[in-house]
Amino acid sequence: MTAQFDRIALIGIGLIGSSIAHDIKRLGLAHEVVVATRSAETLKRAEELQLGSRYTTSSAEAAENADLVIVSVPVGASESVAREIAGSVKPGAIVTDVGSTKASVIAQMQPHMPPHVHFIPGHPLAGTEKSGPDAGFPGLFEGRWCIFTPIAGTDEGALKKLRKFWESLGSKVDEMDADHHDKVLAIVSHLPHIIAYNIVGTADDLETVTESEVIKYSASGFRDFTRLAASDPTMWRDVCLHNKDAILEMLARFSEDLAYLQRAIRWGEGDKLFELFSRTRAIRRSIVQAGQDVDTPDFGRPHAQDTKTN
Ligand SMILES: NC(=O)c1ccc[n+]([C@@H]2O[C@H](COP(=O)([O-])OP(=O)(O)OC[C@H]3O[C@@H](n4cnc5c(N)ncnc54)[C@H](O)[C@@H]3O)[C@@H](O)[C@H]2O)c1
Ligand SMILES: O=C(O)C(=O)C[C@]1(C(=O)O)C=C[C@@H](O)C=C1
Repeated sequence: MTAQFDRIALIGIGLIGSSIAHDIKRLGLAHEVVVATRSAETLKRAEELQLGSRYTTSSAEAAENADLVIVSVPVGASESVAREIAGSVKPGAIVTDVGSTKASVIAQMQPHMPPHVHFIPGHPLAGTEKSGPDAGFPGLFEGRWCIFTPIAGTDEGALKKLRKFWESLGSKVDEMDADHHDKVLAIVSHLPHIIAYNIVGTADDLETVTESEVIKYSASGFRDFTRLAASDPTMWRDVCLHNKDAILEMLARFSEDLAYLQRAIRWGEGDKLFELFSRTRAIRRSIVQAGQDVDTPDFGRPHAQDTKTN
């Protein structure tokens, strides 16, 4: 593949930043990759892993002369990064991010973007429970969605270039409004993580009652939750704080539906339980049949395919 950009700046080199770095290198998408991160220790590790061609702890320095700047930091750090790069990003450059929430990232970054810079918010729907530069791997984005939430008036040429970049990484690109993105992701990604953190926390509290039985007898259903609940605390704290309204709306709806389930169990309403469980089983089947990559949590291999249909 030929280089699409002369210089790419990767700001933040954890799971997502380093996975992008692996793919840029593997596919030869840039002549030069400048890696920036806050901590000198992480930067040193990125250099040992040869994730870029130049390394700096200054986001401003990394953004200088870059044609594409990819910000891959916890969403709560978006404003400080935007502020840092505002003075050095060159005219015509594309600045994008990978944050799990979009309206808040736009509110944090957009005001700092100089008018000649193309700011295109993005979100690859791919990841694992791991974090840091060692967690990244080539091919993470293969077959996964990458959602852009462009601001009105965004330059079509810049959008096309960024789309081509993500498609080179194997992603399918879609566009939507940031508020809509935040609502959809609240139910399909944020709530599952919050529920996992909660159930594992509850089980941990119970452990004082049951001694070591929670760990000893942890069945695979519970183990699936522990994978999600092992996700990075900083990242998920920020997601909760920066998608507050949509998450609270979905949690309210979730609690209502849980109360319905609770009532059906209490009153022995087996038909209601059977109806719900059949409906949800069909959803899983339709995801698998649509050929979408359905991960089976397997404590390490992020792309195990589930082909079981019953
Ligand atoms: N983990 C996932 O599954 C996943 C998937 C899609 C999107 N995301 C989003 O991607 C972003 C990065 O997540 P990750 O999983 O790679 O996290 P990570 O913890 O693995 O990496 C975060 C990186 O950001 C750096 N950083 C933090 N604050 C910084 C600052 N102020 N300036 C410069 N660097 C800074 C850290 O040193 C680290 O290198 C987050 O916004 C997250 O919401 C994560
Ligand atoms: O597979 C996982 O472990 C993930 O948590 C990835 C996941 C998700 O919920 O699907 C997590 C957050 C993102 O913003 C995008 C992807």
